[in-house]
Amino acid sequence: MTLNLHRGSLPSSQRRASTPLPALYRSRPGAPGARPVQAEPCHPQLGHSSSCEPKASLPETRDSWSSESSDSSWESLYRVVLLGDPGVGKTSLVNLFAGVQEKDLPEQQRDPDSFDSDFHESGESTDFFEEPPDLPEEDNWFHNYCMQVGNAYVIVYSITDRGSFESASELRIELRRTRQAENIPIILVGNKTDLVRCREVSVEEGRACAVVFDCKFIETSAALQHNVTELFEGVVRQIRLRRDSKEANARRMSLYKRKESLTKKVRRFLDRLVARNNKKVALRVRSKSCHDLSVL
Ligand SMILES: Nc1nc2c(ncn2[C@@H]2O[C@H](COP(=O)(O)OP(=O)(O)OP(=O)(O)O)[C@@H](O)[C@H]2O)c(=O)[nH]1
Repeated sequence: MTLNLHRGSLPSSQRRASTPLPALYRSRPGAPGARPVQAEPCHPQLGHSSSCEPKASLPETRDSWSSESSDSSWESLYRVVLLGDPGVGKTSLVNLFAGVQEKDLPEQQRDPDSFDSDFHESGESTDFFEEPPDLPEEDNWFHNYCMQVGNAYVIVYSITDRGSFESASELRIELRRTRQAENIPIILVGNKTDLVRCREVSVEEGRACAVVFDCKFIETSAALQHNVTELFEGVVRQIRLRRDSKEANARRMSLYKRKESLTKKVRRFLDRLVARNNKKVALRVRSKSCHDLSVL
C-alpha cells in the first residue's frame, strides 16, 4: 500500500480553514476559486508512488476519473466522499489517514485550505474528499455533485453533538433518495470518542441508526487515532466487496444468457417444425370441413 498526498495553494475565500478542497472543485471552469489544472503545483508532488505516473496523461476533469474508465492502462479510481456537519472531524480523519502532520511539513507548504489524499493499493486508487462546509448558495451544484459521484460515503457526526447526529441521518436519507437504485457502501462514523464526558449520542443509538439506514457503523477518535485505519480500510473493503459481487453477478447473468440463447435456438427449431406440421394439419382440417358452410 502506498500513499500519495497532493497539495496546492488556493484562494481561501470560499472555505473554512480546515476544509480540503478537492481537485475536482478546483478544476471546474467558472467555479469560484477554479484554476486550470496545469497551473496547479500539486500533482508533480505525487511522484512518491509508482502508481501516480499515469496521472500526468489524464484528462483535466475528474469526470473521467472513474473506476469504469475505458482506459485499462489507468488504475481504478474510487471516490470516497466524507459528509457531515462542520467541526465533526472530517478533515482530521482524512489527515490522519494520509499520515499528514502539519508540523512535519516545511513552513511554505503549510496550507490548511487545501488537501487531497490518494490511497493507492493494488493498482487501485481511492480519493477521499469532503464538501466545503460554507459554499455559497449558487454552488449547491457541488453538494449535488458529491451526492452523485461517490463510490462510497463516510457520514461523520460527533458523539458530543446530537445535532450533527441528526444531520447525519438527514444526509443518509438524502443519499438514499439520490442513489436509490445503487448499492453503494455507506459508513456512519461517530467521531470524538475520546470526549467521554461530553458524549451526547450513545454507541447503541449510532448502531441502531446504522441498522435502520442499512449502512455500516464505526466509532472513531481522530484525537487518539482510534479506529481510523479500520475505518478507511473498511471503506476500501466495502467498495471491493460490492465490485466483486457485481462482477460475479454479471458473470452469472452472461452465463445464464448464453444458456438461455441455446434453449431459445432449440425452441425456435421445434416451433418451426410444429408450425410446418400445423399447416399440414390445418390444410387437412380445412379440406375435411369445406363442405360445412358453418365453419371457416
Ligand atoms: N477531541 C477531539 N477533537 C477532535 C477530534 N476530531 C477532530 N477534532 C477537533 O475538532 C475540530 C474540527 O475538526 P475538523 O477536522 O476541522 O472538522 P471538519 O468536519 O473537517 O470541519 P469543517 O472543516 O468545518 O467541515 C478541530 O479542532 C479538531 O482538532 C477527535 O476525535 N477528538
